[in-house]
Amino acid sequence: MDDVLLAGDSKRQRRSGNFPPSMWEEHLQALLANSDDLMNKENSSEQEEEHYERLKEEVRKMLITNETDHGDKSNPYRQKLDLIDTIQRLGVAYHFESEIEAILLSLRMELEEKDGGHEELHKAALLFRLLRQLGHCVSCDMFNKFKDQDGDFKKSLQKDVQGLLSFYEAANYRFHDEDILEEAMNFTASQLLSMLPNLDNFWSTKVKQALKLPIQKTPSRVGARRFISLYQQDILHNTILLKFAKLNFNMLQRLYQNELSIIAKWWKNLDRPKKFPFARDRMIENYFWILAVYFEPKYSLARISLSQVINVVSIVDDIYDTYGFLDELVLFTDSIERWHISASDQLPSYMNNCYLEMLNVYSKIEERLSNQGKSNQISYGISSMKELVRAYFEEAKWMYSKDVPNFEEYMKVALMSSTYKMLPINSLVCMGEFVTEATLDWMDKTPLLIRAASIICRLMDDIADSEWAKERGQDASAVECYMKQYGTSKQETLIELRKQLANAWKDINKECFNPTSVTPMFVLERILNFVRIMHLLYESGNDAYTNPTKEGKDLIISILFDRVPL
Ligand SMILES: CC(C)=CCC/C(C)=C/COP(=O)(O)OP(=O)(O)O
Repeated sequence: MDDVLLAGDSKRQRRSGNFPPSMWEEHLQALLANSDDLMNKENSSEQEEEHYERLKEEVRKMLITNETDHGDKSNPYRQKLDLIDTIQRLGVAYHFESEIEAILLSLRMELEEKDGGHEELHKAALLFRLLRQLGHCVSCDMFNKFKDQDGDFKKSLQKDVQGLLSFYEAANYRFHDEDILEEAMNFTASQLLSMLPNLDNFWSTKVKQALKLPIQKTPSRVGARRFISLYQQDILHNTILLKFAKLNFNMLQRLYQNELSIIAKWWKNLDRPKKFPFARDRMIENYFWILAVYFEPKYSLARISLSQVINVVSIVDDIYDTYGFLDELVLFTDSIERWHISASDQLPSYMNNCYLEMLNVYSKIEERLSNQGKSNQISYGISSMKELVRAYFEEAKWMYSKDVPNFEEYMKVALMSSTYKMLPINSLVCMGEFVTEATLDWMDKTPLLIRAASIICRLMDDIADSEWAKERGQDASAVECYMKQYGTSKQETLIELRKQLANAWKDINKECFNPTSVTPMFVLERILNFVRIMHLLYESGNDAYTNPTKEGKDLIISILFDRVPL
């Protein structure tokens, strides 16, 4: 159908997002040019493969025997904890999950026998964090012994940079009402900051990185890339472990480039410049986003499918937020509700193109799922897409009516439109064989974990976008709605919203605790990963998705394109 006829008024103007262009033209061309080469070439030679496998088995041996040359030899218990931490931070723990789990459980039993935990802060905090990371029950009472009679943290801790840093990382895993960890957060952060001028280069880099981005908030590949460089500077580093981590990083990078070349071909055929020139071109950023959700090789197909989903969602978002007229959006929403090729007839051509792409992406996923006997799961993905566009449509109505709803009314819709229910559900759908319907049912009911993730996504996005979205004609955002309802200044509003963000993180920590058969750790972790990438890209207060920066580009290059020097 013709746009102008539908509009009924040839003069009406479409809004423009004035989005910055893609920063990746060169990389995209190279991926397309090399795609056959990338696909046909083996990842590595047989010899390299053998070397890699040998190193992996040596690392496994280090884990399961008592003898390692990793860290402090006089203290085997601490040595083992440090080894597990290092393996995790180098991004290779996914090879040794069962070994790590078994060791941590035995260390936990030891901790319980010790009644009150360890004397050394680093050891106590590290064990606490490693256990919480895996969802195991461990109480923060073990830190009471680090307080003096006045209830303050002991003076002696003030010189212990390693202990303070470990305590700081552990405190990032705190739940609501864990007062000692709340105090620890402030205490450790301020002590570490004040120590910075007196630390050597190695420790000062370690501390600065942690204060900027604690482990709990770091996506795996970003953490691994940074830690590989840092670990190399550690005079106590284990050469086998370091070599294995570097090879592993580069091997995964090659896999990611293969995946990217498949997505790049799809994206090129989709022909955004002609069919959707109004939409943001963020193919590489979207892949990076999804890579943060799952980096493991076994989720390769899931990564490709979900990257296609997020690219389509991004175009749909731009249709609702900027390009579409309200009467067109009524039709678009209706067609998506009907979810059938016959429902495309009523749409203007640009919407029709988008609609067909959407159906196409989902039918490809369904085809793949049916090979795994999981085709039923596609209905969860589709119904979450419908829920998302219902929310987009509500927001479009607010925009056209210039309505600023009250904060609660706004948040009800904006949590859905954040995409942080839709994308996590789709991330599981795309995982196919690994996920059960019971898990999808659980997520469909919007549990607290999804709510908290959506709060973080929505508030961070709105804080970053508040001025800029206004220029696009969007008045309703969490900041504006809160100010209007409570009569607060912008500064007071931001303080309040940041409190809500901190609370949502505590909900995330609590909900990732105690996994069950319906909500196993690998599922909970996906949602945590969605939150981590949001935090990484939006923490600076800039919407790094809509307005990409050089810093963001360099980060992506370091993960996806630059090999780690061996
Ligand atoms: C498609 C992606 C990357 C989804 C993740 C959510 C997100 C932060 C989108 C940014 O777009 P936006 O600022 O335009 O979002 P909104 O329109 O919801 O405010």
